[in-house]
Amino acid sequence: MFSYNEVRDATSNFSTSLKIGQGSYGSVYLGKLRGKNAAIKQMKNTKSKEFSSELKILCKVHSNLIELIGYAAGGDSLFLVYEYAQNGALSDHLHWPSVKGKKPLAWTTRVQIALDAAKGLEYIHQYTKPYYVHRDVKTSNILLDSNFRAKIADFGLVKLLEHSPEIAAAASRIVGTFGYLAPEYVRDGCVTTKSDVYAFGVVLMELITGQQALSRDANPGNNQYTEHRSLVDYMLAVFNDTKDFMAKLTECLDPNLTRYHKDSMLQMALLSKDCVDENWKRRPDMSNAAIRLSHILISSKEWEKMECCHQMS
Ligand SMILES: Nc1ncnc2c1ncn2[C@@H]1O[C@H](COP(=O)(O)OP(=O)(O)OP(=O)(O)O)[C@@H](O)[C@H]1O
Repeated sequence: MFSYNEVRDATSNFSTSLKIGQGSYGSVYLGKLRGKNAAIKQMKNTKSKEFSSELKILCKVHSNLIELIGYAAGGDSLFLVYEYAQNGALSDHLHWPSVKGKKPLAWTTRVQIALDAAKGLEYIHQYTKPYYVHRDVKTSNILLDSNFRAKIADFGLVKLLEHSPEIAAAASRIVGTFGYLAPEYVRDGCVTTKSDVYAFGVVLMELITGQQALSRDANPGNNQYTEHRSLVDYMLAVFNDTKDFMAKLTECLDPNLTRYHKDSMLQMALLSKDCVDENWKRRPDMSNAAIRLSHILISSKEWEKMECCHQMS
């Protein structure tokens, strides 16, 4: 537990120069608390329910979950103090990296990030009791540390499953982010760990294409934006093109990805497709996704080694 004064001093009275992010619940600041860098999330007028769900899950410590160091209260705000992820949100590295001052992520780094995120989700889905569903898996909630290892963050919407990961709980309201919402969740409010698997599939698609879950295409005719385009719909059209699948898939790769391992990219694309299956029962669970990604990582690393040798010879 920190005092309000400690948090205020650490952020130079919530100075905009120390602001590192803005979420729907409030601002995030970088501050030094008791000698360590920390990310301090200010939550104004927060409902205690959201605060306590975040606390419950973050008491669980896992190397692929962002760690909650403490909290403070004061003024009209609550403050959650997290371990600081030096390289920030994955979304900033994937979407317009040059605008955000980031270097594009290499292929093997992307696979490692996917595996880390899968292991974080596997932990909350299968190894905690009770089980949890994150409900807001997206690239801005996957944070990268100084070594580009990924950690799942933002447990404000987490839902507890009383019985088992695959027995659905009913949501009292639809929460989460458009572009990542599983169809059965939107249709029936049915929450299972497989709704996180669907969102994770969208994250994989973003890692492959560099595109956002929902993007807006400019209409050249009148310079206005057209309707939102869903990355899932776009990728499913590519997968359904049985005649020219590989060429179509290559066309939609992130243009910043100048070198990649063809086979592991294909495997990751196929995993993303399985994760967004319309029928939630057919989607893999996160353990299965993590195993598939471990194999993909091994072959990517082998490819990377060979590439290195080629360049040196
Ligand atoms: N522990 C952290 N270390 C480094 N940066 C962080 C940390 N936590 C949050 N951030 C930064 O602050 C931004 C806002 O985070 P926050 O969790 O408040 O909102 P969000 O997930 O982006 O959006 P929303 O609240 O709408 O879901 C993140 O995208 C990230 O750039």
